[in-house]
Amino acid sequence: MTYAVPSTVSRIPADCLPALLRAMPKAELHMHIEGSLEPELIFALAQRNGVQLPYADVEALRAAYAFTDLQSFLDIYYAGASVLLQEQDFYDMAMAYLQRAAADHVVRAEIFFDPQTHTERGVAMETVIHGLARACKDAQAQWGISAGLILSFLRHLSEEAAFDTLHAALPYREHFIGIGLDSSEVGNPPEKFARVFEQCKALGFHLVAHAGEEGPPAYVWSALNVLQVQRIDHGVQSEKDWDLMQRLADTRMPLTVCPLSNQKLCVFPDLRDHNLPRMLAAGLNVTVNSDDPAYFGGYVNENYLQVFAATGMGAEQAYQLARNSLEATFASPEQQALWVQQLDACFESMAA
Ligand code: HPA
Ligand SMILES: [Zn+2]
Repeated sequence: MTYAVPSTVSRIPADCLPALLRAMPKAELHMHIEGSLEPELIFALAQRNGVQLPYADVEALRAAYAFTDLQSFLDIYYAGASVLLQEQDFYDMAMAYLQRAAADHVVRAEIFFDPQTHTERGVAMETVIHGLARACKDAQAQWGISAGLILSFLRHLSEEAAFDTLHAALPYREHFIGIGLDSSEVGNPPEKFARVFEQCKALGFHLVAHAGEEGPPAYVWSALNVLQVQRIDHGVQSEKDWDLMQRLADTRMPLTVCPLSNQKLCVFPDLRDHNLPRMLAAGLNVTVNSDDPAYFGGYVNENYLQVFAATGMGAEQAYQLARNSLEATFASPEQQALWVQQLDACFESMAA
C-alpha cells in the first residue's frame, strides 16, 4: 500500500525548496549517537575525564576526517568515542544531537548506540543506557521531539559477544525499542548474527540491520530473509540486483539512506551520481538520514539540501521522502498519522 502525493507539491515555488526541506516535519531513522560527537565536545570531554587524545587540538582532529572507505572512518569514530566515560557524558552527547535534530524539524529520532564500544573499555551498560535514556526523556519535555533508542551489535565482534551484550542490556530493556547491526560490513554477513537476532525477535524488539552499504546485494537478502529485519540501513548496493529491487519495492521495505555518509566514504564520491532519485522513482521506500553527522559534514537537513541540490529533485520527492520517514518509524500508526497531518499542513502553508 502506498499514498497519494497531495496536489500542493505542484504549487511550491522552486525557490522555496530549501525552506521547505528545512521546515518539513521529518523522522531521522539512521544516526549513530557516537557519530554526533563534534570535535569540540570530544576535546571538552577528554579534558573533563582526563583522557589523552592522539591529536593536538580540534583542528588536527578535524583534519584527520579524510576517509577513503568505511573502515578508515570507523577507526577514527571508535577513537573519538573513547572520551565517553560517565553517565553525564552520554547525556550531554545525546542532548546536543537532539537539540540540533529538533531545530531541523525532526519530530522523531530513532537513534543507534553501540554499547560494546563502551563496555569493552570498562564502562557499565547502565551508565550508557541511563545517560542516553535520560536525554531522550528531557529532550521530549524541552523541545517536543520524540526519540527511541536502538541497541546495535558490532558485527566485527563475535556472535557470543553479541549475546553477552544482549544479556547485559536486558535489565534496561524498557529504555530501548530495537536492535541493529553496524560496524565493518564486508566479511561479516548478517547470517553471522542469525541466532541472536532470532532471540531479539522473540523478545519483541524491532529489528534493523546495516546491509548493502559497501557489502553486496546478498547481504541485503540475508538481512531480509535470515534476520527478518523491518528496515534496511543504507541498502544502496541493492541497485545491482534487479530481483532484490523488486522485492524491496513490493514489500515497501524502508531503506535508511545517508547521502553525505555515502559521499564521504566514497560509496558515491560525487553526490550527483547518488542513486537516491533512481530508487525513489523505482518505487522503493527510501528515506534521508545523517548517519554520523559530526563526521560527514552535516545533520539531516544538510543531507536533504545537498542531495536535492546535486540531483535536481523537487517538492514531490521532498514530500515522498519526509512521508516515507514518518511512516517507517516504530511509533504507533496514530502518532504517524498526526505527523503526516503536520507534513500536509507544512506543504499547504508553502504552496503558492
Ligand atoms: O555507516 C556506518 N556503517 C557501519 N557502521 C557504522 N557505525 C557508525 N556508522 C556506521
Ligand atoms: Zn550507519
